[in-house]
Amino acid sequence: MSVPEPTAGAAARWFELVLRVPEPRVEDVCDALEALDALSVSVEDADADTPAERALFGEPGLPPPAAGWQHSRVVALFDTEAQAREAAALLAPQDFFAECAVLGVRPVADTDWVRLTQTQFDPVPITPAFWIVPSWHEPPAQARTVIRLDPGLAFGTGTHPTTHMCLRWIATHGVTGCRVLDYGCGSGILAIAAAKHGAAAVDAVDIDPAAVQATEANAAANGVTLRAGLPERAQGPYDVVLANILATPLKVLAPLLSSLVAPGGHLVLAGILQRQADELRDAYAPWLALQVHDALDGWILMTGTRTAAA
Ligand SMILES: C[S@@+](CC[C@H](N)C(=O)[O-])C[C@H]1O[C@@H](n2cnc3c(N)ncnc32)[C@H](O)[C@@H]1O
Repeated sequence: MSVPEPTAGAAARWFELVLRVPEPRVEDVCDALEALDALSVSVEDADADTPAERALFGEPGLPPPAAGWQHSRVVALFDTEAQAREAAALLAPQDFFAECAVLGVRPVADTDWVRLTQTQFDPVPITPAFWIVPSWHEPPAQARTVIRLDPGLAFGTGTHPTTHMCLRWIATHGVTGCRVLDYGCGSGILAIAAAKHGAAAVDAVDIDPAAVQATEANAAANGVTLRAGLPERAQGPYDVVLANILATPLKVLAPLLSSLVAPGGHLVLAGILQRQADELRDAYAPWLALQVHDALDGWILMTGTRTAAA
């Protein structure tokens, strides 16, 4: 089996071995590449952007309909061209490689990943006066309230429509003097926004300990005080409960989230697609009447006020 030559002239830092692998063989091939000292192995849809492409996405919160693509493009990164070609030569005679193909070995130029990442995150305006600004940018002149936040492991930079609508609600509805809970805090962006908009006390909880850590670090970087922890840390009643998760967990959490809202307090839910509005309304009906308050890019924000009797 012949392997095409690398592109001439590129300043190579690593070399990629690119393979086409049918679905039942992906695991064997990936294991073999790792045993052959590949620095990394990635698996992509080999039929992407062709008529044979098939979506693997399920409903939010549910598993995908199939475990893998019909054919995968497996890309293994090696330190040297010799290692990449040797791996191709060793794989070729293996039984499990019979229906696979070597698509090529090609050089990979070094990239300034930090710079590349930074160019993808610009300041995000939530209202004309409220901005989310990465640390490598100066805040715009018109910004009166600013959250400094860099992309990290935890979700929530302000660019996603669900986060954006929650931030817009905080800025326009107001939370001055309120006791606020951010349930599923991720980066802590909503909790920090609430603190910056005058909340009297803010709790932020998440099932992911990395999110709790990120929230604490981001709160400190923004000079705000909040209490972050795992979900059991949430102790109602709160004047405002914000939860940007997804429709399925939001439905499961309906009794808990509703019980955390003080009489007369507000529940603000995001992570809901437009077509899921009725399911959410039904799930929360025993405690409060949810309404669609905002919509952005196919996502909606639903809010409800807890009555004294509920
Ligand atoms: C979409 S992110 C939202 C992050 C941030 N609040 C925002 O608005 O950008 C959802 C977060 O909820 C957390 N989460 C998911 N299910 C949860 C649950 N049952 N209880 C608490 N947190 C949960 C996830 O770990 C994740 O950090």
